[in-house]
Amino acid sequence: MSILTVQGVNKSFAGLKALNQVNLKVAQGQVHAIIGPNGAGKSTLLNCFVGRLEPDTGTVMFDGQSLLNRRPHEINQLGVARVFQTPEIFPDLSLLENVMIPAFAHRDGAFKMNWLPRIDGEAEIRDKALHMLEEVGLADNRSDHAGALSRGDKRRLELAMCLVQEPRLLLLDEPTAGMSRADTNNTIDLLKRIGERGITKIVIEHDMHVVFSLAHKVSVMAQGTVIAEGTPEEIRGNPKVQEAYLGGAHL
Ligand SMILES: Nc1ncnc2c1ncn2[C@@H]1O[C@H](COP(=O)(O)OP(=O)(O)OP(=O)(O)O)[C@@H](O)[C@H]1O
Repeated sequence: MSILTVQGVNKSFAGLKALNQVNLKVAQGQVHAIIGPNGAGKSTLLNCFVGRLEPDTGTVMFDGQSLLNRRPHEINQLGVARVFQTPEIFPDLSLLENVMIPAFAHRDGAFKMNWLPRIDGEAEIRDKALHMLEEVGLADNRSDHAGALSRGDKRRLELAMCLVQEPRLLLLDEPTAGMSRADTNNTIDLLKRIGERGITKIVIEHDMHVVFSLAHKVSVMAQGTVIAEGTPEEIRGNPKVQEAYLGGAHL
């Protein structure tokens, strides 16, 4: 059963067709990778799932509900969370506060920064946030300022900030970009562990080691359209895909 269904999505920017009749079905509980060369339209497509962009035409259905014409926080409330290319954290706050804020927002539908002094008294939210930090391996650093973390740890923190909202669909935009090989492998292990909770994941990724380690299914985009789809093995041997990558250097 598919949890996300995209049909006939088009999006142009001043005459440039960034998305051209995109169709996509993402199966419940699976890791679905979207790959393709620079400028293929991957981030534009993801932006259409989270209310950052509206397609010109087409439909995006999540678990029977349209994601179009909704504000980002409404989509979040429906159970869709996104990890960004550059982690969106609060650098001057502690790790624990960083995770407590989205936990609050999830429970109450909003969070205002002037509520911050009150959050210490919220034992239940504090426990939940601490548990998430434990899951991503950052509990020992709970009192540190988030701005002081390494790039890899910032991404772990952002993952904890997403997971505490109990998403049903997690969108990961290049989750290992700029990481060392060791951090990349730790992130792959972490994402595999998260997979055990049955959360559906869409991963945009350039690193084929990550794609082939995690994905059940791969969609390949080029010039705004999906040119191939299949298991990682099927994609690896697909001549159209090799061609899109100019000789298959990435594969
Ligand atoms: N806000 C925008 N305004 C104008 N053009 C845009 C905008 N966003 C994206 N584009 C263009 O749309 C096309 C698709 O871009 P997009 O960022 O979605 O590609 P991508 O596959 O995510 O690339 P990358 O792998 O480099 O991140 C590109 O030609 C890009 O320049």
